[in-house]
Amino acid sequence: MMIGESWAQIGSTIAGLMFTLATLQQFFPHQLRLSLQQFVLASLQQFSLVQKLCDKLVNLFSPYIHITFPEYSGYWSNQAFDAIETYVGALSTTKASLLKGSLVQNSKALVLTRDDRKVCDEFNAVQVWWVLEPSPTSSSEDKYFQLIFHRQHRDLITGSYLDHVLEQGKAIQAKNKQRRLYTNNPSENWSSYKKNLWSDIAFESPATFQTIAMDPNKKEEIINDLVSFSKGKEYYMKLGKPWKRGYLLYGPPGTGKSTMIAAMANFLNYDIYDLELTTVKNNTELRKLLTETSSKSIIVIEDIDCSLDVTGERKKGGPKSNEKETEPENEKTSKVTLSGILNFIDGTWSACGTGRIFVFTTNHIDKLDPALIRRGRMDMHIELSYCSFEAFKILAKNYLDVDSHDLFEKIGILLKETEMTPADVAENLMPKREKKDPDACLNSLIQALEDAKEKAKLKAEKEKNIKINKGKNMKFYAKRLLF
Ligand SMILES: Nc1ncnc2c1ncn2[C@@H]1O[C@H](COP(=O)(O)OP(=O)(O)OP(=O)(O)O)[C@@H](O)[C@H]1O
Ligand SMILES: [Mg+2]
Repeated sequence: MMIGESWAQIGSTIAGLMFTLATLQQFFPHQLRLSLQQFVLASLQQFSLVQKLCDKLVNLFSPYIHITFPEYSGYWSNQAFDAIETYVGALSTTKASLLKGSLVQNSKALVLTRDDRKVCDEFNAVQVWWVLEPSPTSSSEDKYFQLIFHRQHRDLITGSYLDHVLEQGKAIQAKNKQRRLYTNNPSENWSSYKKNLWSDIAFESPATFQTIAMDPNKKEEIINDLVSFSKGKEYYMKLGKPWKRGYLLYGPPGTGKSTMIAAMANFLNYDIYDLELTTVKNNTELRKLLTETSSKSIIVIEDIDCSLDVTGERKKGGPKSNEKETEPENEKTSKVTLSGILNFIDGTWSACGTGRIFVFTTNHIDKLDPALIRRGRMDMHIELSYCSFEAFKILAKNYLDVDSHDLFEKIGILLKETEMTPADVAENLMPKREKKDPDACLNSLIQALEDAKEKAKLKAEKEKNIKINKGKNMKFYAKRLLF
């Protein structure tokens, strides 16, 4: 039996005694009643003194250690308490008979947790107990968690076990949290007392890696890279490198670059910061925006080649000295420079948060400055290209629920001869009626592919004729010059 329970029993015995005394008082004269009251009060005072003394003695000789985690530390909520509450709540909910459900702010679904006051946990074959108690010092409904374990496991529990609890608790919180999509506000709207550099909304894209149509080996490579990055905190620390990674997504419009970013966020449970560079006035603002992003998030700059002039060679003189040189003439446009962006990704300030992923997208990789996309800044270059047969099969499964079909062979041949983006293939596969008709959709795709092939053939012929005519003209003028 726990020590707390023993005291509860003694307390209820005293309460019973007081009730009996109160009943007896009715049958005794006033004088005797007063002495009885004094006697009870004195007993209670002595009882609390004895209780305190006993507590001290028990703690001195008890083989158990108690650690308390209050709900509030001063005015602030104690994040350790929150993580513990989540961790304890999630301990074998499948076996528990007492559960509670909650749908809290920023949570994406109903969360079921254990509702037991006392929960037993095991770590490396060592048993510990978590007890949730109302706070004795507060009149409100504040609570605290008490962790009870045997003295001999002190190092294990105060070290690895508590780290494990906090890490797991935070991971569960992140998983249950509704992801947010942030976009930067123009600096005119920033106010000094409120941190409103970013506006955010719930991020609800259903994109996942399962639904992305691309080469399966390439997809697996990206997933493995993301997994090893997200679990690589210690590894990066060992290397002395900031824990961050850059991905460059490039390819023609409609090949899935934005879809891939959404899938990454869903896969890692990270928030997205969609940075609109054209509204950032200068490098200082860019740095401020960076410092206001949270750790474990994805910072995206879409169409980086269109956002600012990052296509030219870097000017000599290092990042700071070239800021003025690349300033656009028009005062109203962004003065963010290439060096500002380079510092944003891997300058000193980029290490102020951890677990960040930078993603740039472009339709024209050849236009970008090599310094911007070198490994270490953009660690992985991912090409998203026209629809291959493998990618088509994923789309057919997603849109029509078919794994194979007689028309697949013909489509495979046409896809090799034609350049069609996954966006266009998807549009053709989309059922036009409520009831799915795979035959009609696949035939419509074949028609679209044949049309595209014909168009491409005509275009190639036209270009060939232009070339021939140019050549003829050159010869004609050359002859005239000679004679
Ligand atoms: N690889 C893909 N897998 C699955 N769906 C795709 C893929 N590519 C495109 N789509 C579909 O096409 C639509 C447009 O794709 P997306 O916005 O990701 O293209 P993008 O490469 O970002 O284009 P842009 O360069 O114009 O920004 C998506 O909503 C999605 O439905
Ligand atoms: Mg896009």
